Order: sequence, then C-alpha cells, then structure tokens
Amino acid sequence: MDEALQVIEVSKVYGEGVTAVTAVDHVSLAVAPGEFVALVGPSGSGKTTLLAILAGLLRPTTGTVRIDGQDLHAMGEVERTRFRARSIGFAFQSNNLVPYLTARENVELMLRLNGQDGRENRRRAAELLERLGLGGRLNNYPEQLSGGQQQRVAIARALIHEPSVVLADEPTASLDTERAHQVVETFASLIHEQNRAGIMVTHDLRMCRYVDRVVRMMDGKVVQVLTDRAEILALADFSAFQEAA
Ligand SMILES: Nc1ncnc2c1ncn2[C@@H]1O[C@H](COP(=O)(O)OP(=O)(O)OP(=O)(O)O)[C@@H](O)[C@H]1O
Repeated sequence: MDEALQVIEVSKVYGEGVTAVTAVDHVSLAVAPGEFVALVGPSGSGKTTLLAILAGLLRPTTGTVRIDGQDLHAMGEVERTRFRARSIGFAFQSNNLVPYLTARENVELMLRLNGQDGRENRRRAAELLERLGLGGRLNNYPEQLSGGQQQRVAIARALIHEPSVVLADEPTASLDTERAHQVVETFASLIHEQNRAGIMVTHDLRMCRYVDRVVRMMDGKVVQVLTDRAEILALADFSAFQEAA
C-alpha cells in the first residue's frame, strides 16, 4: 500500500428524513505521495464537505478515510487531533494566519504545536518562506502582507511540518490571475519535490494545469477523472480562453 491517502466509499448525509441531504455520495479516491489532485465541480457538489472529512474535521456517515494506512475516523478524539497535527497540512480559503505573529512565527507555530521547537525550526521556516518568495517579508505581520503573500505564508504553514497529506480549499480565491498562477505553481512544485499527497479544491479550472489529476464532482459523486496531461491542459486552456473572452 503506497497511497498516502485512501478514501473508500465515503458518504455524508446531513440531517434526517425528508430534509436529509446527501452531500457526498460513495466517493472513493486514492492519492499517492508526490501527487497533486484538483477537486472541481459546481457549487453544492460536495467538495468542501469531502475536504472537511479528509481533514478529520467532519465524520463521514459511512466509509473510511486512511492516511498512511491509518483509519482517521476510527481514532479517538485526542488521538485524531494529534494525528491531524502531525500528518495533515491545511491551507484554507480564509488563511487563518495569527494576526499578532509575524510570517515566520506563523509558520513556526505549526512546528511548535507538534512539540518541535528550536533554532533548527527557525531556519527551516525561513528557508521555506524564502522558497515561496517571501525572504524579505519574514518579520512582517499578516496585515502588512498582500493577499497573495498571506496565501503563501498559509501554504508554508501547511507544508512545514512535513505532513503526508496537504489540503487546500480555494487557495487562490482572493488573488488576481498572475498571483494565482504563481501561488499554485509553487504549491505544486513543493508537493512534487517534497513527496506530499496534495488535494486542492478550486473553482478556477485554469489552476488545473499544475495538477496531475482532476476529479470532478457533481451531486456528491465523482463524475469524471482526468489523468491525461493533454486533456488536463486542454481543460485549463479552455477555461483561460473563456475567462479572457
Ligand atoms: N452543515 C450542513 N447542513 C446541511 N446541509 C449542508 C451542510 N453543509 C453543506 N450542506 C449541503 O451539502 C451539499 C454540499 O455542500 P458543500 O459545501 O460540500 O459543496 P461545495 O461543492 O463545497 O460547494 P461550494 O463550491 O459552493 O463551496 C449542498 O447541498 C449543501 O447545501
């Protein structure tokens, strides 16, 4: 078993009886280390719900999520919280940076939460931020950074503790086109170089050019999977063309 992430027949039903909504409907998916997957689909298709289940933040109604072979939802709350902090990285839309910590301190915080403190961490946090083009911004507070710079700090924070699985929800939502491309391109490079299993939810199909696989959801189900490079590029180019028209 070499998949970092395995999703097996996962479903999520909100509510009960006549008001029940099946948000995720028997989804199966496996992501290997070094593989970057885009999760796309119309509003309400279940992307955010699935991401929250993969993050261990929401319990599926049925089905199993394994990270490094471990059943995420079979763990007790304390164990899952610890496992999540160690094995999963998140970069969510509202980037949740701590306003009174600098860029570097925000990244170091992830390591401190995992009990890894010290000078070596300061160096690694700085190195990763430099890699993301923020070498001159290490000591700036979030409010002194642009939206794109904040997103890059959030990405550094999602990767610094070397998690197996990295999840990003609309990492380009607040960015202009050029910055969106820069952010996702760097994110993809780091996922590939560092051998993480990456999943990104995005509404912007142009960003699919940086991923290895596109998974399209509709009404809670996976309705299409693209793995062919030419098909993925055609999708991204077509969206760029539509956007420009
Ligand atoms: N807490 C909740 N209670 C009840 N229904 C919910 C809840 N959260 C989401 N839903 C419903 O589940 C379905 C899937 O929602 P979800 O937010 O996962 O979709 P999405 O693809 O992420 O949408 P968007 O792209 O708009 O963020 C929708 O029909 C939504 O109304």
